[in-house]
Amino acid sequence: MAEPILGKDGKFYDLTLDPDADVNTLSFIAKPSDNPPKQPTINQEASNDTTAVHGLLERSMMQSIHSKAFNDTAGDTHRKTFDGFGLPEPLLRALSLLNFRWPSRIQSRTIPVLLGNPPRNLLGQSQSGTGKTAAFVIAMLTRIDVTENSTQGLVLAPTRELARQIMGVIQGLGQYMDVKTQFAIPAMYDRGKRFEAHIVVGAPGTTLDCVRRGTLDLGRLRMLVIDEADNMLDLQGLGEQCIRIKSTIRHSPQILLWSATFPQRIVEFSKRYAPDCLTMTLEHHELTVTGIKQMYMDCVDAEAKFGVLVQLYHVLTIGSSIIFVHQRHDATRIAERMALEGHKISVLHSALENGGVARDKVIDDFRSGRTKVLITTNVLARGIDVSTVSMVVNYDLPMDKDRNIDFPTYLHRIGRTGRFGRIGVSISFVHDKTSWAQLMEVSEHFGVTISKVPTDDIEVGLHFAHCNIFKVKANFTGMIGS
Ligand SMILES: Nc1ncnc2c1ncn2[C@@H]1O[C@H](COP(=O)(O)OP(=O)(O)OP(=O)(O)O)[C@@H](O)[C@H]1O
Repeated sequence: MAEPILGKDGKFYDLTLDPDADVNTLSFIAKPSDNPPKQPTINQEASNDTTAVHGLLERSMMQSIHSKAFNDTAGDTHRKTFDGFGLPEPLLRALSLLNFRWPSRIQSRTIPVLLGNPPRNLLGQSQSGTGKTAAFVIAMLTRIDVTENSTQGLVLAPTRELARQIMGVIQGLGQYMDVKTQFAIPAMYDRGKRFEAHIVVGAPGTTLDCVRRGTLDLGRLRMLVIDEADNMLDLQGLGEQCIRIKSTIRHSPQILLWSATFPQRIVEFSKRYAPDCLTMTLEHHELTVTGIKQMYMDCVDAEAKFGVLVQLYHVLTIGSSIIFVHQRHDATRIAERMALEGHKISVLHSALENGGVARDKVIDDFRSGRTKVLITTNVLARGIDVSTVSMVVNYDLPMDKDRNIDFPTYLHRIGRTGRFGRIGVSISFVHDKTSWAQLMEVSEHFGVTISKVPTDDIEVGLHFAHCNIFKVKANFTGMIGS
């Protein structure tokens, strides 16, 4: 059961999912709580502020949604606040400053386990946007000794954007500690210089290069984290690099592998990479985030997808949106055509000129809201956390190398919206029998309904898509304290 939440009237309510609601609509029933907390979780002034109440509702919604979605082999040690974990005071201060009041379920379950002695390896899985990054960053910051001048924490991530984002979390949570951090990603480190940081965040290739050159010494490493581990250990190149990095370490640091998806074949390999690891995994049907309303649009043919995107543009800019395509040149071409229609879309893919600098600018502009619609490839499918993203468009469905639908990537892509209990919409374009059948496979695979936005009357369809979202919010506002 989720934490009781405070209504506008100052009373506490328990929220449960409404079993009679349409499956496509998130609807909750609020009952006066039988077990209200002794201390109000927000003060009275804040409780009258609808933003604060919405924040609580969203958090509570996330907890309701995820409360059952966990297959935990490590015991059920649910903690109410971060205070109970025995974290260092500077870290608690940073959590408070960042307004991290309650740990998410994955955080509650993993942080105590990760801080136990002797250190245990872990394979941790939870739905997209549920706070896995903070879970491992909190554990890493607690484990390192800042009085010791050595690299004690290493985080490996598959993309530059994700590495930069993780570094932001480390620096945010470590802001009251004397922790030194450094990147091992292209154009973000000095090739000939020795690393002196306590924590290094790197791309596998660059990190391996630094270790081989002797500039990065992992001899005192305490914790190795592989984020998006199923992707990292699966891809030929990255997988091999991760293995090589580990093989250069003579001792046994604590190894943590994280992802929202862990296909079975990767689980087996992962367990060899992180021996005797505790596993916290999800079942198939638990993988989707209920706050993301999944929809599709039926386009007459492949070319018609562009026209539909043009009509969709004004909805894409209500919040922020990410459009996914299969190929880099399609991203560029679509953005250019949209510009001719008078619509601004920024492009991010791995072949952008000027390498990292251009990519950094695109993602930073998008994060800050200076740009609102971004077209990209799978390079941004995983991990990227921009809370304002309210819509994800699968212009092309994600395919694996055998041209079959790529289920994990579908899940990661749509997970760029609906972060940490927020609500979002994903729209997948289908344009022929094959793409239709593939989307049905997705629906069956994850056990979700993907409903149709009519393209014959697109305005009605979009209204429907967005109204459903607003309806959820309206339901909340109406229920609480009414
Ligand atoms: N305890 C917390 N309280 C409030 N916000 C939190 C808390 N933990 C994490 N968040 C926020 O939730 C968002 C999602 O977190 P994060 O990016 O770590 O999710 P994730 O599980 O790693 O997702 P993905 O699987 O997509 O990589 C971030 O904006 C983060 O700041």
